[in-house]
Amino acid sequence: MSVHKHGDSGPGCAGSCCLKVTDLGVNFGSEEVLHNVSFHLHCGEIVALIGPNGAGKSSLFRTILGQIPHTGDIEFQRAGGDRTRPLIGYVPQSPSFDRGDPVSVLDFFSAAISKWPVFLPSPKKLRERVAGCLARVHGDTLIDKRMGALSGGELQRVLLALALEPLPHILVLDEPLSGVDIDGEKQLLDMLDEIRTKYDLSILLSTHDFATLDQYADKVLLLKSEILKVGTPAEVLSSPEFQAVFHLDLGKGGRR
Ligand SMILES: Nc1ncnc2c1ncn2[C@@H]1O[C@H](COP(=O)(O)OP(=O)(O)OP(=O)(O)O)[C@@H](O)[C@H]1O
Repeated sequence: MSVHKHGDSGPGCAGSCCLKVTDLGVNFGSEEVLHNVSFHLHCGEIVALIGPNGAGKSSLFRTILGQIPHTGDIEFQRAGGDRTRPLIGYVPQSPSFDRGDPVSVLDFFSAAISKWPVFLPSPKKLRERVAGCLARVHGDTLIDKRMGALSGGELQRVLLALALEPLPHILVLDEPLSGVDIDGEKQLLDMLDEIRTKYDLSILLSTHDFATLDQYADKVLLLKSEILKVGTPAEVLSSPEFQAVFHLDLGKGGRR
């Protein structure tokens, strides 16, 4: 697929850089978790980050979010050369909710986007605002569902709607496909494609699901403390670096 898509409603950037990471390094105590990490994320692009457990994917996201001290540079560039920090929407690795939890999607959302106490009925305007946010992800019907009763795909949709309020410049999703069934996965991937096109935002996500990369990712970064390979899904998945990291014996032809 690998097409650079720009929508009508975003500022447009003529392909200029949105996020530029250069020579990034992160240590936790004496453990060097990331080193020499450099890559670019352009407007309207979906970049997938892959790597084994403990490769540093979540740490890289949290560093970009400004939560972890680092060496090297993280630069942002917005339309017109604006270098102020952009809004970053973040969908964390799926939190779990107690199946019996009485908190509804409306309660959860209201508490996150306003100071309205969860134990009071939401006023009409707040309900309308939440409904509008859920509509962005075609999740209008979820508003009165209990958080604990959502399927994996529905929960991801609610978290995605939350990350899109207010509309960010960059959307970061940590393993959005984990815990989502095949139908939910297809819906979520279609939605991400729709969102990046409609709102012209850049998407950076991590995944362990390699089979679907080709359907949505413009670029794939293979990470194991450092970036081992960058390219299209096909380039990365057929690379010796990928095979070595995931201990694949793919024979002479390099095919699975
Ligand atoms: N707050 C922290 N303090 C100390 N070490 C940490 C901290 N967060 C992560 N680490 C360590 O950093 C390394 C990278 O972890 P990270 O969660 O970034 O990997 P990951 O690629 O996201 O893994 P997974 O695919 O399993 O989610 C691991 O060795 C982990 O134990």
